[in-house]
Amino acid sequence: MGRQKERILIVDDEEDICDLIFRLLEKEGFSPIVAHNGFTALEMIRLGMPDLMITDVRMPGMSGMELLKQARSLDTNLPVIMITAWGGIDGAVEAVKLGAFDYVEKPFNFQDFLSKIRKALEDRRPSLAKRTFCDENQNAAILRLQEMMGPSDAVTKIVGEIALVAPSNFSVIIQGETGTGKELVARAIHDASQRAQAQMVPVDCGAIPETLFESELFGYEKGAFTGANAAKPGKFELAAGGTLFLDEIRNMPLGSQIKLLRAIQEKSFFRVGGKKPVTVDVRILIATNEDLNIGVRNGSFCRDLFYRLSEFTITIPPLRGRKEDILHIANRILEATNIELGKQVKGFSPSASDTVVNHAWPGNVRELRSAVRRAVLQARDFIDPDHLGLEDTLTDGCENNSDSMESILETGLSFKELVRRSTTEIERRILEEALRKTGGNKAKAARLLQIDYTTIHAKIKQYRINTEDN
Ligand SMILES: Nc1ncnc2c1ncn2[C@@H]1O[C@H](COP(=O)(O)OP(=O)(O)OP(=O)(O)O)[C@@H](O)[C@H]1O
Repeated sequence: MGRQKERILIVDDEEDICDLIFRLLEKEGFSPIVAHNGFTALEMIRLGMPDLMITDVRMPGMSGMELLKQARSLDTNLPVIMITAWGGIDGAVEAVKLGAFDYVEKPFNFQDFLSKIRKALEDRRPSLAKRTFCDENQNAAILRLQEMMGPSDAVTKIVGEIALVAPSNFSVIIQGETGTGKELVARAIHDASQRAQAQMVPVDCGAIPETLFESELFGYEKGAFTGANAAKPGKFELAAGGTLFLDEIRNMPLGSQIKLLRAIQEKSFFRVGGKKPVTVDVRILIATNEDLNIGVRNGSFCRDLFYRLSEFTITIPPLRGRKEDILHIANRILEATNIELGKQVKGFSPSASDTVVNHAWPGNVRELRSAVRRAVLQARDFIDPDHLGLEDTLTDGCENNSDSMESILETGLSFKELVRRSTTEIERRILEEALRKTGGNKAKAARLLQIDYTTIHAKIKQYRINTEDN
């Protein structure tokens, strides 16, 4: 095992500066993390992520001074280095009085900057020595996830939640639209946990009929039923010491849900045809496209199972709600596809970037991935909007011609999901049109559509439609 990398939090609203310091620190063998505002930084400190913080004094919202005060009250041992504008010595003196370890002036002298960082970390070292191998693993897994999912505050929040919950044995519900990366998040929780050395076993709950549920999950003994020529362990046993990832749990038949609940509660089960109970230590992660509360309310999801599973919930917002991540992910997919296809596509033209950022991505990253891969295949130097082939997908048209149907199928969504998405899209457009007709007056729009005010208000919020008062 090599030297443990110190985690250095860079806080600055200017992305270029963050980028510059990030690259410098990475090159010097540190493990940098970034927050673009004080609130996100405090969240990371609350989770015990950084060993040192570097923050600009001047930032919109929470100033560097305010951040310093609050950070020191959360972690009195956290060394803080302030970045001040050239000649901003008064602020620097005040910062040191407030407990900052030191300050650097812009423009940086990098050697001086690095030696201050190293000195500050010396102070912190005794607490670093206590860190376990597991912390190293955890750090690597969650940083990898942030790099994959993007720089938005929503992703930073998810990463913080993973850091918090991964070391525990809590069951976690991972909720998000199809293609948002729920399996990726589950994988990061597993990799960042003490169970990382054992397996994470995925189970597609919707794909197992109720009659096969027990044998798939709990295994069977030889002769348990016709065709059981040899004993076979189930998914629970395969995940022993590790994690069982139950994907699309909403599609699990009710009868199977009850059997699952019993196994979780009793921490043991019988193989089909088995006489002895099998006890295994398994952590359970769940993915769902829909709020499980809805299933509980309409009786299609077992209430007790829901209570047992919902120890912690992570919600992944859809791509269209975190536009900062879209180009980041698109560029990563572009680079990977370049390597796969032996091409050298340089990037997205300005109009293609606009198209990518403004598309609604109903199939989320899965759809983005298909579009970018298709575009890289066709492009020479830069990707143009035509290469993406997005004109006819669900955002821009639900016309019933064969071309648009072809691109709808390329979203990779199931039939059920496609129908739901199309209905949702039509609903959104009707609302937009009604609001346009009534000059944005929600009460009038509600009357026009013959729905009540609470419903229209909720739908406007759900679809994030811009009206003057929201
Ligand atoms: N940030 C990302 N960068 C690159 N590829 C990604 C990213 N997130 C997800 N993907 C890819 O998108 C596809 C969907 O991801 P994943 O299966 O994790 O989503 P999901 O939310 O579990 O979807 P579903 O609800 O349909 O099961 C996978 O092929 C995955 O590799």
